[in-house]
Amino acid sequence: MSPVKVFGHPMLTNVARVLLFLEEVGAEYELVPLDFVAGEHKRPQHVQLNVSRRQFVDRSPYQVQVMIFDRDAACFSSLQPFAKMPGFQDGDLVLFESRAIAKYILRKYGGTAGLDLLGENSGIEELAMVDMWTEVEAQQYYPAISPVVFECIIIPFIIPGGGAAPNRSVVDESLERLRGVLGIYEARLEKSSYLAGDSISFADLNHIPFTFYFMTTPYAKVFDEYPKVKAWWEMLMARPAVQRVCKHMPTKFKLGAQY
Ligand SMILES: N[C@@H](CCC(=O)N[C@@H](CS)C(=O)NCC(=O)O)C(=O)O
Repeated sequence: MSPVKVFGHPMLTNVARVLLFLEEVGAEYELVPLDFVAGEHKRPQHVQLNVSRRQFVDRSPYQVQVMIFDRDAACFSSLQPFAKMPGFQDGDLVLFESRAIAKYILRKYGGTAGLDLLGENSGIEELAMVDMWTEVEAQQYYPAISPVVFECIIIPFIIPGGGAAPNRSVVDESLERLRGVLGIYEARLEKSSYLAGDSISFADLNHIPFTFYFMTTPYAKVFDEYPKVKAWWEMLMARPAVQRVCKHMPTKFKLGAQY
């Protein structure tokens, strides 16, 4: 059986999320690296087209996408119609959206690996807790933490020459929002070892990619204000699968005078 394929660069947060769950379950996979700075994920030779541009244009819900791709002279693909990474392929099955891919991986291989990170083998109450904290990560935590990571790391990394200095008001607003979320996490982690209960779950591990990069910024010390959260983060980082994935995520950025 050929291994599943992940398309994208392993330093990217959403690619790292997929790799993390593949590593957690010990599945065999092939990483097809794409140079995102060069825009490889948008070039026709790196995507597997099986719909023509005409067919795609005729599918009205995608009109807006078509306009975007036309403007960028980019190519839409059957792998990732939004031209984002990761793309994922398991035989004839093609998936996109990293959280959905991660769930597929856990459902396909979690049993063999003896891991029930989605809580699906527990009662519906445990399952609901995993679902709820998974939503909290996507709807509260990610919007709070990601502007700092974008301003300090991602934008300077992608823009040749480092782009402009981070937007101070965006960073400050984001830190304020993050503190609000971390306060809620602190209270939760006073009652249980992990977010959804006393076992690690999908919800906890989804925090890895963005938090990993946040911890390379000068604002990492915000976490010191929340001892339970800090201890939880250290427990997550100690996992071998996490370390294997984070090894491909750089930690040395040119964070200098602009701070
Ligand atoms: N919600 C999507 C987001 C995908 C996404 O934005 N990927 C980023 C990399 S982490 C990307 O491809 N950026 C390059 C671009 O937008 O051109 C997911 O979770 O897979």
